[in-house]
Formats: sequence, structure tokens, C-alpha cells
Amino acid sequence: MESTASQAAATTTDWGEKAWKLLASVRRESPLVQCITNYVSMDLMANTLLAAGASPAMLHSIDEIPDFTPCAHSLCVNIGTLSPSWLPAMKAAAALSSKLGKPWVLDPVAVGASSFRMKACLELVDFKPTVIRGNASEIIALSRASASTDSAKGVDSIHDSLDAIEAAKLLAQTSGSIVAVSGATDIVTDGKQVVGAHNGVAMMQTITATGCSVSALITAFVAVDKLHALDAAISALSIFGVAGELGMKMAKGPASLRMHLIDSLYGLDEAAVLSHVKITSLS
Ligand SMILES: Nc1ncnc2c1ncn2[C@@H]1O[C@H](COP(=O)(O)OP(=O)(O)O)[C@@H](O)[C@H]1O
Ligand SMILES: Cc1ncsc1CCOP(=O)(O)O
Ligand SMILES: [Mg+2]
Repeated sequence: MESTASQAAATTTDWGEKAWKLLASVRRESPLVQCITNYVSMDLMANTLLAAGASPAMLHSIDEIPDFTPCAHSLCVNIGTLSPSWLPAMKAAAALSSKLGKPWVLDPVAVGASSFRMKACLELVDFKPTVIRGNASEIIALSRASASTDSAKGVDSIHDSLDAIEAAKLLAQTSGSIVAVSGATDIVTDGKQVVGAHNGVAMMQTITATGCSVSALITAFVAVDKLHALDAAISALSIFGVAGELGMKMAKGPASLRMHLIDSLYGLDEAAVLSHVKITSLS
């Protein structure tokens, strides 16, 4: 019993150190993160990246991709307000990132809501995202690769993240991507190993674009450690959750939490990260 407890303590400490090192790398290297995202999330995503020390660029014109995407360190593609005219730029940027060996992240917002979204996502998955991050309903829908309309309520999840573990593992195996599911427990898997981050506060769900923003944060983290995308993804999720926990201490509701979350992310220091990060193995 005693040795199990000390092993668990050691593991927790390792994850805290790993998460801190990754955040410190983002602050030091300030990776340029290209985001092709929805109209709702542009502001919060860009501010999340800035608060973490990264450099956001919300460039989505297909005419700029050949010049700009090779200069970016990573790419985040988010289909939240998808329309047919945006899809070619998303595919071109994803294809170029893959070809150049640059990490990229797909956020399949509301993928189960229409066959248009599902088809677009499946086409984007063919360009081998480094990480796919969605809520439980999105990951379940994408994993089933069907356009079923009963697996989500628009952009929000109707499932618990833990219900999506098997779907996430299957999607990771079929796509070759690291798959991340956000929720009360954030889950990340490579198809075999499953890790969970137990941070955050429930009120984060009542701020629009927190999911999009954590996908952007994952994109910044994989930019500084693309060879360890699972570690980068779970660390980013945990760090964002810690910022939510600290922000909640000063917040009166969703609007002030939005502000304090960004301030807390900006102000995170090593002691806060080491004492708050809660990442465990779930496999
Ligand atoms: N019940 C919860 N408790 C703590 N944190 C949560 C909870 N639900 C969501 N979060 C956090 O809120 C953020 C957005 O996640 P989520 O709401 O699942 O994404 P989406 O906005 O894409 O549906 C993530 O950082 C996640 O960890
Ligand atoms: C409300 C809404 N509608 C289309 S995109 C969007 C934002 C979704 O953001 P998130 O998935 O982070 O809640
Ligand atoms: Mg979302």
C-alpha cells in the first residue's frame, strides 16, 4: 500500500514538472500559431494564446496559405462556423502542415450536427492531424464516422467525457492522431495509453469558446514538443483547467471567469503549476 501511494505521488509530481516545462517552453519560444477558426472563438482563442506566451495569427484566406502556413510553427483548424467557402483553405493549410511535418490540431465542433460537417471532418482527418480535440459527443460522433444527429446538442456535449474513452481510443487507432476529450475529466489517448487531467471548474462550460481555446493551447504546446503530442495535449488541458480553478476564486460568474481565467493563465508560476496539476493514468 505504502509503495503504491508513493508511486502515485511520484507520478503526479512528474506530470506537474512536465506541464511546467512545456508552459515555460511556450513562453520562451513564443510559437507562431495559425488559427483557422470560427467567428465566435477568434477573440478568446487569440487571447488565450497570448496569455500563454504564444503568438496567434487568425489567417484564413486560401490566398495566404502558401506564404504563411510554412512560417507558422503549428496550425489549429476549427470547424465551428463552417461554410463551403472556408473548407478549401482549411484543407490546404492542413495538407501543407502535414507535408512540412508541422503539428496541427483539429477541433471538430458539432461534427454530429450535419452530414456537411461530418464529411468535412472526415476529409480533414485524412490530412493526419497531430491531435483531434473535442467534447465527448463530438469524439463519439466522429469515431462512429456517421452523421447521426442524436449524439450532441449543437456545439455542447450531452455525454460525460469518461463515456467517450473507447470511442477516443478507436478514433486514435483509425486516424493515427492523438485524441483528446474535454470534460469534467479531460482524457487524452494514443489508442493504447489513456491519461486523464482532473482540473478545471464546471463553470468553464458556460463560457463560449473555452473548448476552442483549449484546442488552441494544445496547438501551442505541440508546437514546442511535436514528438510528444500526448504529453503536450494533456499538459495543455491541465494547465487551462488550473487557470480556470485559480480564476474561479476571483470570479462572480461566467463573464468575470472569462477575464480571470486569462489573467490566471498569464500569471501561472512554477509553484502553482506543481501544486495544482492533477494528471493520472487511466489505462
Ligand atoms: N464539468 C467540468 N468540470 C471542470 N472542467 C470542465 C467541465 N466541463 C468542461 N470543463 C473544461 O472546460 C473546457 C471546455 O471543455 P468543453 O466544455 O468540454 O468543450 P467544448 O466547449 O468544446 O464543448 C475544458 O478546459 C474542460 O476541461
Ligand atoms: C456557439 C458556437 N456556435 C458555432 S461555433 C461556437 C463556439 C463553440 O465553442 P466551444 O466549442 O469552445 O464551446
Ligand atoms: Mg467545442
